[in-house]
Amino acid sequence: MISILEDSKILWGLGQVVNYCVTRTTFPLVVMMGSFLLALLLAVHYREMRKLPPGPWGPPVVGYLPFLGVRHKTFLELARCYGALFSARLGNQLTIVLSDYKLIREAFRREEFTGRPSTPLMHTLDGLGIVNSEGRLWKNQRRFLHDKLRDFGMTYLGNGKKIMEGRIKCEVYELIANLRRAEGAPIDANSLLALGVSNVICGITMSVRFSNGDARFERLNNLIEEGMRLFGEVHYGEYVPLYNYLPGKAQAQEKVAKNREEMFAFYQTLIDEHRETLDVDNVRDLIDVYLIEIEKAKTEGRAGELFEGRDHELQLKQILGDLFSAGMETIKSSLLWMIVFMLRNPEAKKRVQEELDAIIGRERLPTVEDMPHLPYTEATIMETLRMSNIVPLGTTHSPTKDVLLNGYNIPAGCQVIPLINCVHMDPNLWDEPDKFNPSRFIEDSGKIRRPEFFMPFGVGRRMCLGDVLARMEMFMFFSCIMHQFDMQMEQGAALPSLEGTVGATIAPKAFRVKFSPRAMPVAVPLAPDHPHLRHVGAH
Ligand code: HEM
Repeated sequence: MISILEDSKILWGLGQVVNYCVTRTTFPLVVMMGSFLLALLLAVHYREMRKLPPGPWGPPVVGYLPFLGVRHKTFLELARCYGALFSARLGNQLTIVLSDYKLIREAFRREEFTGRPSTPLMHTLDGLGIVNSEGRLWKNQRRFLHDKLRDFGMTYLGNGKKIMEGRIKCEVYELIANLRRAEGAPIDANSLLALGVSNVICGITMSVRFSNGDARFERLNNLIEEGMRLFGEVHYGEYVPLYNYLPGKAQAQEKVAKNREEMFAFYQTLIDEHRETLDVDNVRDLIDVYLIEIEKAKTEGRAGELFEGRDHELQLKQILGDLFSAGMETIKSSLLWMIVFMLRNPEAKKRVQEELDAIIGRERLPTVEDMPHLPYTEATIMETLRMSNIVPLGTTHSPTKDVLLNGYNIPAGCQVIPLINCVHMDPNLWDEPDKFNPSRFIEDSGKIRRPEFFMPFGVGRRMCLGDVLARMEMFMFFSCIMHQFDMQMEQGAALPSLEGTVGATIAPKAFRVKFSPRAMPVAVPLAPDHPHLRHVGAH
């Protein structure tokens, strides 16, 4: 009886409040809420009409953008809630996220998924190069680069791999010598690794080799690092173009373009030098290959068709920029993660070193030929790639026409993102995915196991173009460091965090480590000189 009485009092009170609200001060609020509900209803209707995958909704105009936070982490939570295929409107961009490996494979093997989204950033890059181009330009350039880079040794077949191994070896020797110079004192290995890895890609593409401490190299690296930070700053502008007109953001856009100009000026000097010294019977690098192709097209009267009519030298410069940024940051970050995981997992570190000592011995350094005989070392590299997920969202794709996937409509022009970190940490695919366990990649027979849900290089038609080089390079750098040095933290220092810094890749936060020489160090010759390499900077 008492409770009924109290309930009726409460109801009466609530009625008064609602009455007051609707009729007086909060009327605008009610109108706003009404409009929001209406927009939500329209949005649900729109989604059903277009048969889009399910997903969260946000307010009109901005959509789910204000709740995005760290993209790969938020997408992971949304995938757990909405399933393997979900959609979200981020500003003016419809985004579709795939987190099931079979769906990712099914989508990315299809021609229609080879497009790239049209965003302000893509416009800054003019759709040139290889990473951001699409259509015929991308298709022809991908085939061309694939063949030419194979000629420079990016292959496991035949003698080609010897050429590449020679280049990598030269940088590994230099790194070992530089690490020895530190005499076991704690150092941040970031810049030494950046130097070695950059020299490999710069050697192949433009016959340039930088020396330690070279100001030009530091400037180039700063430009890349700043570029990544600036992309982060104007990131929202990808979804809400008006954002780029806010105070400070327009300047950031301008700085992106200015930095690109400075990088291009550096490439232009090299292109001019190459043109002056070009010898068609003695091809030195990728710049030579392109210059010969351009000349050939001119002589055959098809200069206008080459690169789909785009400016020849701009295309070459964007290719150099793409390969430098795609081939440098990724490998450097992966090597840093390998060091982090070794410091955090001393048992695994010991097993790698035991395997190296047993198979290689202490009198020589590992080579690419040794790779199949060092399964635990290779598995450790693979386990690092799985757990560090340096490119957790791959590169965004965009369907070139409306496509049906899993019964849903994926409209032309939307953004399609593969959630690689979700696949790599899925407990239904991996036993205890949070545990660092290289053995999961080794079969009972002792051979390497490569499950189809292991996809650090992406899959399908736009899969990484440098995976062969990346695997060779990571193996050579990692196995030689592990063979020659023991790594420890400074006394009392905390282990490096597994929480990385999110940029174009996810890189470990800065840390210092001691590289103590192991017993019987192998003498490393001074970097063997490649006849065409042009040394930049002082030793
Ligand atoms: C650990 C090292 C590396 C990782 C984890 C990695 C990963 C990836 C991923 C996930 C993609 C996107 C695939 C997609 O769009 O679906 C990609 C694309 C690409 N990568 Fe790598 N990559 C690495 C090293 C390299 C190296 C060394 C090169 C240089 C030769 C390179 C060149 C490229 C290029 C050119 C593309 C664009 C391909 C296209 O759009 O058709 N990558 N990479």
